[in-house]
Amino acid sequence: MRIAMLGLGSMNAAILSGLLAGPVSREDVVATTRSSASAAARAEELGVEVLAEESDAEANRRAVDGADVVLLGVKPHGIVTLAEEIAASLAPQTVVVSVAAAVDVAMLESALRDGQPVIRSMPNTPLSVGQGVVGLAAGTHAAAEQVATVQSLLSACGAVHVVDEVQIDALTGVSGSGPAYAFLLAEHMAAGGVELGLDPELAADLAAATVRGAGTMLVEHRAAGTADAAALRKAVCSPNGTTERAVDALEAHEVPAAVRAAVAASASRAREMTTQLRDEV
Ligand SMILES: NC(=O)c1ccc[n+]([C@@H]2O[C@H](COP(=O)([O-])OP(=O)(O)OC[C@H]3O[C@@H](n4cnc5c(N)ncnc54)[C@H](O)[C@@H]3O)[C@@H](O)[C@H]2O)c1
Ligand code: PRO
Repeated sequence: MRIAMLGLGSMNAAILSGLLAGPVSREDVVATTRSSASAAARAEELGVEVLAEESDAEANRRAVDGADVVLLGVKPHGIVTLAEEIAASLAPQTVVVSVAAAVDVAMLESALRDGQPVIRSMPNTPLSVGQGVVGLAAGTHAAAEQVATVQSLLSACGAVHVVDEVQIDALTGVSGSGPAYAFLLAEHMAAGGVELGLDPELAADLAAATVRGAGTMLVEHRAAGTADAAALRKAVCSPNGTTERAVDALEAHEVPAAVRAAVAASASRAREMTTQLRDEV
């Protein structure tokens, strides 16, 4: 399968790292970036061909030539222009997958030729280590087998959920933006340890391994149907022990409500961005 990745920034590079550790060969990928410097750096880092728009105005059109799947990975404001730029160079059966927040299927389809298969996705950066999450929403012209092909491709580096497009903003609030919440938690667990006298490196190691271990444990128990997040949390809390006091402190500082507010704020910002992007089109 030939894959073109247009815009090889944080997100597309994370996906590509995950794919290259799995079933995808370097020879089957061509990517693009804006600047020649970032193209050279990404080519060196990932070992794939990377074309730079700065030095080759045809870079994106050349990259999609012969591609089975094209991943659009530029910022939301650049997606429609990029889709319009490559529209005439796409084969009719090439599946165009956008990873952008807020850019809806209607905007993508109207920028491409009539009938072009489109999938709107919402990935997250842990795809880079094979533990990501992706939401996929099929466009009007994406056949079930094309959605299944993209689902199977991305399943090599994470859990892929096919959802209705109306759910994508909520999914963004949970799993698209979610790694940032987990990293923030790890940052402040470590900082709390340092305030109590731990060496900073040790505190960061303890926090990172704890977040990873808790995440792995939660995924495994849910898969086995043996426990959910609340049950695992309660199992750490000995009656009148240390964790109970810690969780009381989290509740006193309204951390549960703050986390829900963060999920809602991400989804709400996605809706706001969609409105702004529609006004621009
Ligand atoms: N970062 C995340 O965690 C994350 C998660 C989910 C979705 N996304 C989505 O991914 C998209 C990219 O975000 P990012 O964080 O990777 O941004 P980024 O700035 O790291 O990457 C954008 C890339 O696009 C390239 N680019 C810009 N214009 C180009 C053009 N015309 N042709 C070729 N390349 C071009 C830039 O050189 C850069 O490499 C956004 O739409 C965002 O909504 C990001
Ligand atoms: N990062 C992108 C943003 O912050 C989309 C979800 C994760 O907009």
